[in-house]
Formats: sequence, C-alpha cells, structure tokens
Amino acid sequence: MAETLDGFLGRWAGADPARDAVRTTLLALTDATMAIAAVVAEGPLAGELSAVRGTGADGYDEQKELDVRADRLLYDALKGAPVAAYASEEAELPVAVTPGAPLLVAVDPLDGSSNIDTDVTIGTIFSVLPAPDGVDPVSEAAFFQKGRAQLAAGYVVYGPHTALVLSVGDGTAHFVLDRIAGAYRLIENRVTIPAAAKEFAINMSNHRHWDDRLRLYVDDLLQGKDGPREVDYNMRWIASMVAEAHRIIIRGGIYLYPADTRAGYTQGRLRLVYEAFPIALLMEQAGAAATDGRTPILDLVPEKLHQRVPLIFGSREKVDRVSNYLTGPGEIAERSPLFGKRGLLTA
Ligand SMILES: O=P(O)(O)OC[C@H]1O[C@](O)(COP(=O)(O)O)[C@@H](O)[C@@H]1O
Ligand SMILES: [Mg+2]
Ligand SMILES: [Mg+2]
Repeated sequence: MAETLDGFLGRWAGADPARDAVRTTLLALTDATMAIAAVVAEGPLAGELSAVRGTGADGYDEQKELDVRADRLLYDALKGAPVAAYASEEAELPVAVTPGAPLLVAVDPLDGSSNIDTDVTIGTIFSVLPAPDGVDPVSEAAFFQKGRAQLAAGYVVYGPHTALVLSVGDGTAHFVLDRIAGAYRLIENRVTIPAAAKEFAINMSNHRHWDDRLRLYVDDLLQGKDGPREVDYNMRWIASMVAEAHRIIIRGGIYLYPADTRAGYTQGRLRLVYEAFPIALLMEQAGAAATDGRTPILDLVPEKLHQRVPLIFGSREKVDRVSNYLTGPGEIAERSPLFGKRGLLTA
C-alpha cells in the first residue's frame, strides 16, 4: 500500500518542532477536505449546495451554501492546530484560532462554485504562512507577506476521484484519497510538469475585453498550424481554476485569467493570497511557472487580503512566451497593429 499523507509528513517533519507544526496543520486541513469530499459526493442529497447565501467580501461573487459549509469545516478542523489566524475567501477579515500559535492559514474553501450543481470538478485551495513578528496575527496586515514566505500550500480536487496536491517547499507531491482507509495516499513524490504543452485554458468569451497584447497571443494560438506558432493547440475551460491546475500538474499546459476591462476585473478575477499564491508555489515546485504577466506571482506582496491578480500559470516555456507577448518588444512589435509597422493582417 502506498504511503499515507501522515507517514509522508512525519518523515519530512522528523523531530523539528517548526515542521511538526506545519504537519499538524496540514493534517487538520486535509481532514476537513475529506469531510468536504463526502458532502460533494452526496450532491443534492446533502441539501441545496448551490443555494445563494450571500455575497463575497468585495460584493462581486455570490456565496453559495457549499462555500459556507466548506469554510466552516475548515475553520472547525483547525481548532487545536498551531494556527493563530484563519483567513478565508468567505470572510472579510481573518479570525482568531489559537492565540500565540506560530502559523497563519489562508483558504479558498471551495473553488469553482459555479460548478457545484453541475457535478463538475471543484476544489479547496490552502496556504500556510508563518505568523509574522511584531504584527497582530489576527489582522489583514499579517497576511501581507511575499508568496515565497509560504511554508506549505496545496489543493484538493473533488473529481471522479479526490486528489490532493501539496508542497512543503521541497517539490510538489500528489496524493489520492483512499476513502476506505480515510487517508490520502502518495501517488507521486515529486511531480514534474512538462516544459512545453499544446493545451491552453482561458475564458474565450472575454476576448473583446482583453488588452491587445493578450488578444494577439491567443489569436496566434487559435491560428494553429497556419499561424506564427505553426502548431495546432487544444483548448479547455472548466471554470474551476483548481481543476485546470490539476490537469496542468498531470500533463502540462497553460491557464490564463488576465485582467480585462469589465467592472471588477481590472485586476483579473483570482485572489492573490489564497488562490494565486498556493497554486504558484505548487507550479514552481513542480518545475513550472506562475506570473501576473510581469512579475513571478511568488514575488508579489499583497496590499489587501482579498486582492485580485491577473494569473497565468503552467508549463514554463508557455508562461515565458506569453510574458514575452505582454511585456517584450521583439516579435510583438513586428507583428502587432498597435505596436509595429507590419500589422496583424499583413503578418
Ligand atoms: O466564470 P469565469 O469568469 O469563467 O470564472 C471562472 C473562474 O472563477 C473561479 O471559479 C473563481 O473561484 P471561486 O469559485 O472560488 O470564486 C475560478 O476557479 C475559475 O477559473
Ligand atoms: Mg476560487
Ligand atoms: Mg471560492
């Protein structure tokens, strides 16, 4: 039988108390995800999981019954863990857990809420940070730490099987839930994401709202073999970022949720602290990359707990190429109608 998460983290933590605190916290979080997986698997038998229960912290997103339940399960599971404060997409401000404890946790309890009632993969995303010295841990400011400060990060996808992907800063590991044993079991110790891939994921319905450089990149992909890339690509859009991340972990590709001109989307859609940071750590630790188009996501420092960020992640060569389109002069200046003389139609 494959090693359990408990065994894996036990080996990693050894006798180090700081690592043991992270281990205890991850086991509490992943216990909660098993309870969430059970609710997700029941679907409508567990109640009206997609019923609207409120609006998110900045007033743009609806809060559904399952968002609220997942949030409660995660918070309750952390009681007794060495966590000073818990921040969630579902609450405006962090809340206290264990006073004086060394860690902070930030979560997206349920990612892909629009898919709850369609039986499409959804997930939970989490990030573990150190409680900073000299700052009240139960404050937004405590979470204003660089993505590279994360001690651990991961997600669980509730799909046909339930998978956990986790990093404690030494590679990215892949586990699958063994429902009978009630434990996650190790599938791959060190995931390596292929540097190149032919799949991209973006919500194409926003095409007209994008910036010209981003539009040029996607239009070039769409031209396939007949365009400048000279390769046919395939497209996916699940509308659960966590499910797209999992596909990329398994076989590579790129995910883009750029900024666009719609109200509420000028900084993209995804949240920096509990969506982009954890996914970026998992990507980098698996040999891939994550950027806002200019700066590696892990080098950003949040200024607000619920701050949004344009998010591009996946296979390294693809992320580098799109960053080139967004920031570099080079071939873009040659070909773009806005940035060069030849123009898109004559290229
Ligand atoms: O409906 P859109 O604009 O395609 O947005 C889908 C994106 O929104 C998200 O669902 C946002 O996450 P939440 O469900 O946690 O709000 C992403 O997972 C997903 O990629
Ligand atoms: Mg989300
Ligand atoms: Mg969510």
